[in-house]
Amino acid sequence: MSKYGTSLLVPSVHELVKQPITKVPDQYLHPNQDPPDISNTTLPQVPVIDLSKLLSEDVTELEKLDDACKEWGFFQLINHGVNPSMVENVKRDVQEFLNLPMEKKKQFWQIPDELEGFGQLFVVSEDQKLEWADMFFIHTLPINARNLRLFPNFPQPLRDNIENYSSQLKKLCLTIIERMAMALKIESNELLDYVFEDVFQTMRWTYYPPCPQPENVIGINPHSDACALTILLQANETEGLQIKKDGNWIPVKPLPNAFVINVGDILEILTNGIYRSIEHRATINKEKERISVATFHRPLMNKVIGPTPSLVTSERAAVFKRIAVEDYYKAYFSRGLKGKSCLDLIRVQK
Ligand SMILES: O=C(O)CCC(=O)C(=O)O
Ligand SMILES: [Fe+2]
Repeated sequence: MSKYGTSLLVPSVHELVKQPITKVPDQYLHPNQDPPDISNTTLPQVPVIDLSKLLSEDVTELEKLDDACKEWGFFQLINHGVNPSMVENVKRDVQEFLNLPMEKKKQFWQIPDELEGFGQLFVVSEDQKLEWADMFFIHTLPINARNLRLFPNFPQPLRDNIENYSSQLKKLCLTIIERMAMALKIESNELLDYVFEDVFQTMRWTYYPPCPQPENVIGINPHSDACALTILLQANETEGLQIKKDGNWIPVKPLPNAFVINVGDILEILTNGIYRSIEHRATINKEKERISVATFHRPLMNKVIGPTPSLVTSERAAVFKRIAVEDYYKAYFSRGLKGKSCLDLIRVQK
């Protein structure tokens, strides 16, 4: 397995909030954040796409998908076909895992130079401001990419449920990408076979503790995802995800039994900038914890990606240069999370 990044080890925020705190430690203070847009009560909401309609070749729904990927880079997916009781089990088991006593969690903590495990990602310097969250990061597919220090040591129900969830989400990801190719009027092979003959899947389970000064901390810094497609499951009731749309931060209100899906940088590259990855962030609640389960899908590291030929035309020149997935990830993980700036590194200068 190639190594594509490291992150400095940091203490647990979950442990920090076990003692009552009135003042946030300096290292977690992020003053001067853009507040969300609350000026307008009729804020547009992330589009809702019905997968069962897409699968029955509903043309209007396909246009909605196309529009969502162009204008929003985000949508909620309903009637997605993933077994609801299995999803409930994943929510329950992940919550339990993130709430294990520290003594147990230590066994799953990051070790130097490894991204997988409990901790934070994108910590690239000792004096950098930290996020108000503990996350657990793990490679889930292909099976030979699983970390033998972590995966086999999961409590048994979690291991079985994640195994099942991971394979169902891979299938769902391929179905969505196939429908995106239809919406783009290109051969599905252009996105699927070439890039996705073997998907690399990772998961990030994040525990966002409450904070007495939520406006001065951040759960995840503004970023776009490096991968091709993210499938996000909100594991409890607390909201916190916000996406940047036309310069405003818009809160996403997850629907019950829906997934929040977003386009990542790699899909933006492959579609020659037609489908867009969108900047998003996670905010913190004053009283309530929040838990999310993000599943990322990308091509294998040795693939070279670039705008797919049929989307490069005389009217629309290539917007991005070609790059090996591995080089993109190395750049992404070494820069710290900074909006969409990593894509600019490979943008063709006009
Ligand atoms: O927790 C969330 O809602 C967002 C997580 C996220 O953006 C990520 O893991 O990339
Ligand atoms: Fe993200």
